[in-house]
Amino acid sequence: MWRRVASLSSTISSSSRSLSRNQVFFQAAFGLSIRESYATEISKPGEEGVLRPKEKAPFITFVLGGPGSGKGTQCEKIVETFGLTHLSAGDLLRREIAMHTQNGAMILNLIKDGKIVPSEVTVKLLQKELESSNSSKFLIDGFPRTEENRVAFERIVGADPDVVLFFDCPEEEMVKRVLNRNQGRVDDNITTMKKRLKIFEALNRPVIDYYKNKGKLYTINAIGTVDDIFKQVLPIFTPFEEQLKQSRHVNPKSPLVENSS
Ligand SMILES: Nc1ncnc2c1ncn2[C@@H]1O[C@H](COP(=O)(O)OP(=O)(O)OP(=O)(O)O)[C@@H](O)[C@H]1O
Ligand SMILES: O=c1ccn([C@@H]2O[C@H](COP(=O)(O)O)[C@@H](O)[C@H]2O)c(=O)[nH]1
Ligand SMILES: [Mg+2]
Repeated sequence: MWRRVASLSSTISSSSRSLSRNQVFFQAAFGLSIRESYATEISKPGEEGVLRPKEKAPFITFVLGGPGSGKGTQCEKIVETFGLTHLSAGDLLRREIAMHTQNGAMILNLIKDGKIVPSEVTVKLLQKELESSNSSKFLIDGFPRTEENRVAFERIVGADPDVVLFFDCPEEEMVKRVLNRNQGRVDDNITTMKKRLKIFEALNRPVIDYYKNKGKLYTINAIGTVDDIFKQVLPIFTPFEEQLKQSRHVNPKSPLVENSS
């Protein structure tokens, strides 16, 4: 049984002293950048301080592809089938705009112009969602957009993806889909779309190449019906099925933690 550890600082190596308190909890519970370290089990009286291997790291999938390639559409199907928790970086940023937060106006201007929001802002939003979720398996949609995003996620969250999906779609099809989307997005117009496509080619391609070289990239032909495309996605997750079934509530902040075994 997991309980919030009274004093984690002694169980975490001195190299992690500069981490935030939340990050220390996140790392200890999810086993992220300190995957091989240990957490303290203090649930049984008399056994305080006894070390045991930590909980498993969360299962992370990055979902990449150009604007309108069908990332969000396929994520919905993956969620239905495998129960992963969907975190769309774009949606998190749009929520900041809708909530008129401190960064809202700046984010709106960048999105209108098809530009990339500073890594620190996006990664902090993702980190907050990861930390407060009861899930241990995530689909991170539309992120990382740039090499800088990728490095910032590694540095701040301390995690690597298990799987990277790339929805490969020809530009003219992406333009057609975006212009027909009709969801009232400020960036769904031809002027912004041209900028987004340029930025995708210049900044996202290196990220795709990075994961290709690491052997983590699964390229999907994103032309065809939604169901045809999902037929290519399904077998990618099959080898991870057992791992995905074993999802547990591992967030130390969750009220469910006391009841988990
Ligand atoms: N296979 C498909 N065939 C035709 N239209 C599709 C297909 N998949 C998705 N669409 C439609 O294309 C539009 C864009 O899809 P979606 O929002 O999933 O793309 P996205 O990659 O998430 O885009 P963005 O990066 O702009 O958020 C939507 O209106 C969606 O319904
Ligand atoms: O990591 C991210 C994700 C998104 N953005 C900005 O938001 C828009 C829309 O993103 P979608 O994934 O297409 O919903 C994108 O063009 C960027 O301006 C970002 O900066 N960083
Ligand atoms: Mg989307």
